[in-house]
Amino acid sequence: MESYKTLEIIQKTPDSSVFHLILNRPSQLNALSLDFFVDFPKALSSLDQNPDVAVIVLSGAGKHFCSGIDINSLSTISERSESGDRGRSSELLRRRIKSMQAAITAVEQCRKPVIAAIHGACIGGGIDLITACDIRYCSEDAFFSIKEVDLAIVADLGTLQRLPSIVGHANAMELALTARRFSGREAKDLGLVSQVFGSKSELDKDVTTIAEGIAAKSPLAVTGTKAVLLRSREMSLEEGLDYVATWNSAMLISDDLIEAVSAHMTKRQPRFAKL
Ligand SMILES: CC/C=C\C=C\CC(=O)SCCNC(=O)CCNC(=O)[C@H](O)C(C)(C)COP(=O)(O)OP(=O)(O)OC[C@H]1O[C@@H](n2cnc3c(N)ncnc32)[C@H](O)[C@@H]1OP(=O)(O)O
Repeated sequence: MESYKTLEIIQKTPDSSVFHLILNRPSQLNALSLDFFVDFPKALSSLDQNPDVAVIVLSGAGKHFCSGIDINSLSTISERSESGDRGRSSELLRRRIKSMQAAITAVEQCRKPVIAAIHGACIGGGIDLITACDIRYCSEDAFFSIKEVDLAIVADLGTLQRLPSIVGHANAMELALTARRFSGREAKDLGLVSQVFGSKSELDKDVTTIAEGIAAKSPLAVTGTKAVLLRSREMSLEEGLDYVATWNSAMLISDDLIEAVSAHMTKRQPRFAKL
């Protein structure tokens, strides 16, 4: 397994196809540094390509899930181009922002489901990260803030684009304009997280169990469901139905279908080949 400056990857048991991708700068509260934006897409791509991996659980080491962008990196991000020309400096900054956006979008480009397990703070860039994830759970101590306006920034790594379809336009607008803190309970009421667990250890244990459950299902059906749901966001109902008809005309008739039906008929657990 490759090693990363800002991340750790753990497979808790050798036969498990659930891999834990952990934000691992606990002394900086997992603030997102420039290294993170290099490490993260690389790690996701390697997990995506690894047939032993079926589901990825994203969590944070230490006291908090993520304290947002590393404030110390903001000066480097906004450094002017060598020439000092305003146009070239703006173009360089645009390229940097696009590359950071691509690092977050890597979650969606990963075929395998990515589940966020959030404890403590999830702020600014942390929300960019979790809104790109496929499922979100948190512990009772979790709190959230779309903090960018307080730093005189328009959130630019995906929150403003992804959050409205998760919590609705009005809630996204209120949270992003006020930058107010909200609790895990409120996140659940808003639909930002699917469930709140009593403690970080319960969160880790129960999310692993949920991930194992998904990992035991047909990998073709699981990755197909993720791909179709993500594409359907951008499509009309008619286009979405047309897309899934084409998808299933290519994918429906598989060994997985035969195995799932046979397991059901013989009342046993199905076993699927890796993807
Ligand atoms: C192109 C731009 C792209 C992306 C932009 C994204 C924008 C954002 O992400 S906006 C959000 C930025 N983040 C914040 O404003 C959060 C700031 N931190 C806090 O509010 C608190 O630290 C906390 C997360 C609520 C946790 O509080 P607590 O548990 O009391 O810890 P602290 O004592 O406050 O912090 C310990 C230690 O960590 C340092 N630190 C915290 N957050 C960051 C950060 N985001 N970047 C760098 N360092 C951070 C903090 O300064 C402390 O350091 P010491 O050296 O120990 O003083």
